[in-house]
Amino acid sequence: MGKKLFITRKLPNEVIEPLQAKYDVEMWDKEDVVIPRHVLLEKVKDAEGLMTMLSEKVDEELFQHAPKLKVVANMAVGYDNIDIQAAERANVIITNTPDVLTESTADLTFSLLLATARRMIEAAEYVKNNQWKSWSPLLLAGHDVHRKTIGIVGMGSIGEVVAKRAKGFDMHILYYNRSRKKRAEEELHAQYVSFEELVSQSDFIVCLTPLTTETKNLFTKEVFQQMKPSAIFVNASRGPVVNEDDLYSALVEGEIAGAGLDVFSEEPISGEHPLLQLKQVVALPHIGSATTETRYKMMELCVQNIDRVFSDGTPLTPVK
Ligand SMILES: NC(=O)c1ccc[n+]([C@@H]2O[C@H](COP(=O)([O-])OP(=O)(O)OC[C@H]3O[C@@H](n4cnc5c(N)ncnc54)[C@H](O)[C@@H]3O)[C@@H](O)[C@H]2O)c1
Ligand SMILES: O=C(O)[C@H](O)CO
Repeated sequence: MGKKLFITRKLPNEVIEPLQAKYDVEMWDKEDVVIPRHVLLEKVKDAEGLMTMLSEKVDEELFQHAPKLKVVANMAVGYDNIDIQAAERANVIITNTPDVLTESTADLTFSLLLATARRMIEAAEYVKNNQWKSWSPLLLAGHDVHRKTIGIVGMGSIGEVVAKRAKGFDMHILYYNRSRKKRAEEELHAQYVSFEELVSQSDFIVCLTPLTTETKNLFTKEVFQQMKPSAIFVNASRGPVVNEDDLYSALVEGEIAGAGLDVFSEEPISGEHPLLQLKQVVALPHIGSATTETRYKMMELCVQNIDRVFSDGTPLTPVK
């Protein structure tokens, strides 16, 4: 019997075939249902490799249930669902899926900015609901994007590509990051500013940081109050970087003009959530990287990472 691998979501056959040829592979059999925790803890008991989605919590408890585990390949670039210190203690290698999803996620992030600014979802529903009576001067008028100021919080791989998209719209680019990004400054004329300057000067504030103890609750009431009343906030990082109650108040009080959200504190967010009742909110179901091409690349990278850990111990994209 080969090494046992467990995959926490049903994946297409052609993706797992290379693993099946070498390992004893078992998969949770649902595509759109998260594996119950107790089932996961049972399944990892004799697993040496695990492929997870961002919906699975990989923590001390899981490692204690998985004494043979050598590698966890997370199908996401973000790994806030994984306790990295606990993995180190358990001597388990963690891998993620950087780079392969950068362009697709940047495309979606910039589309979300455009959709929110130009009220595209509201306008499409207006037509479908048979509300359109005539062309009129200010019908569904939104905000211009071209030549406005975009402020990118978290100028990493995706942030830089969003900045590239913004340059095509002749936008003035501000950024705030843990460190200066010389390339973005030279090639895109992005200007490094403090977080406070960024939020107060930008027309569009786009968050693309990882979720960490530092970025949790980064956007609070005080921060929204510093923004322009015409500002649009876009979040494509992780829900908990924002205090959603504060965001709701800022939108209702008119402290900011709109929000484009691909991620939420609780996913899936309930359709009854107050934020979703606001017409100035465009909400998407965490689809930043969701193109068929990119999702296949992410799955294939996970497969390669697991295989390389067992063949020569050199995963392509280990979390450092
Ligand atoms: N919506 C989606 O579907 C989707 C898709 C991909 C990634 N993401 C999220 O986007 C994040 C970024 O992805 P990436 O590939 O660009 O990662 P990355 O590591 O290349 O970039 C993250 C950037 O954030 C900066 N940063 C970290 N902590 C910071 C802080 N406290 N203040 C300011 N800057 C800080 C880092 O210096 C880095 O430049 C992921 O961690 C993930 O949470 C979401
Ligand atoms: O972190 C990630 O990769 C996304 O949230 C899913 O692609």
